[in-house]
Amino acid sequence: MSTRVGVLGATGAVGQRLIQLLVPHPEFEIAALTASSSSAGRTYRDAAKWRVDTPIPDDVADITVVGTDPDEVPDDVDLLFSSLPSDVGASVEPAFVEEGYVVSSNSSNGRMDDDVPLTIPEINADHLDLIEVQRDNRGWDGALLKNPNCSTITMVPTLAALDEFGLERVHVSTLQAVSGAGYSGVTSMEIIDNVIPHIGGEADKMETESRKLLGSFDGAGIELHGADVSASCNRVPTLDGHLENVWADLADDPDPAAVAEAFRSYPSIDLHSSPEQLIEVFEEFDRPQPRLDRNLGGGMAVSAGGIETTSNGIQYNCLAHNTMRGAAGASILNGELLLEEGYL
Ligand SMILES: NC(=O)C1=CN([C@@H]2O[C@H](COP(=O)(O)OP(=O)(O)OC[C@H]3O[C@@H](n4cnc5c(N)ncnc54)[C@H](OP(=O)(O)O)[C@@H]3O)[C@@H](O)[C@H]2O)C=CC1
Ligand SMILES: N[C@@H](CC(=O)OP(=O)(O)O)C(=O)O
Repeated sequence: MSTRVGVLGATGAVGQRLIQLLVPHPEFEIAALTASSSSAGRTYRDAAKWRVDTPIPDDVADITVVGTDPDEVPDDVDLLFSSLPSDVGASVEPAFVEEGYVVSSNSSNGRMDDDVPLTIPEINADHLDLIEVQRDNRGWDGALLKNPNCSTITMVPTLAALDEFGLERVHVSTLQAVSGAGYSGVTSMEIIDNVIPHIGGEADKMETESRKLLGSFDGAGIELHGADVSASCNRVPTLDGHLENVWADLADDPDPAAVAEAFRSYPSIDLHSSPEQLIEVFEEFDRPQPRLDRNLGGGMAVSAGGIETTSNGIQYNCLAHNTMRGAAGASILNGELLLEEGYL
């Protein structure tokens, strides 16, 4: 039997990707769509300016959008995917969880809270049980689970694979696609023929979220990974796919072939949205590239290439699809983990 799910912020860019992925999903069935008061009461077809590159699904188009309020969502909805602006998420997500809903959220609010699990299922599925601490702390019946920022998700699987060589320090410089800023985030006049060498708050998210994801959970809390992470974030005129240049200082001295093998052999997980090969490795030095490689593994794989030794460790490039692996796909994968682990 399918799990009944809802989408909070269903009319937005990430909300539309969530719907695209949820309609054919074998375990989930869409039962509620919410948005702001200006969309509530309208059909989804009317309220959402559909911009995904597949047609708007017929059975979703006629659903009436409701307000983002626990009283408006049916009680028999077991799981909510949240793609709300973070300030809205900060006030609304706890209200849903207090009412007993389980929320898998893509929004950045609360990601670093001590009792909020931040997970990439292939990397730190064991952190999910932080939900028990959250329930004790907050008296909640429901649960709040977060996926990380899209740039963080792109590099963390490779860092997890490098940890066997003693990960000590990371420098990363990003080339981030415009879809990461949402449809109205960057105007064409700002980005065509241009690169913007700053994305507000992004470097800080990469530096902190990565250490939580790679950290260890002892049943009471997360101890952050000890590696020092420094990031510099740039917006470039690609549509989808964040490319990143990474320099990792390591305690050991692996050659590029050993690093490539560590990437290739890093295990995936047996969940519907997880790709068979989590990290695809290119031998060519000019790959991965956003346009060519962002859809690997249905948009859920991470790819890496250009692996070279440095005086302190290793240098490489990595890439992931920012609205699939980095946003909607990440939330759905977390939903699959919640289901698998009996939280629904
Ligand atoms: N993991 C990642 O790195 C990524 C995360 N994101 C995050 O996902 C979230 C959504 O991004 P995106 O889809 O681009 O944003 P959009 O602006 O495209 O969509 C926002 C959605 O939230 C709804 N909404 C806005 N204000 C309110 C309100 N006051 N009350 C209830 N609903 C409201 C909108 O409804 P309406 O149409 O009625 O206005 C719409 O459905 C953001 O937090 C963003 O930072 C985005 C990309 C990647
Ligand atoms: N800031 C990211 C996307 C995003 O919305 O991130 P977050 O989920 O951390 O707010 C980008 O611009 O590509």
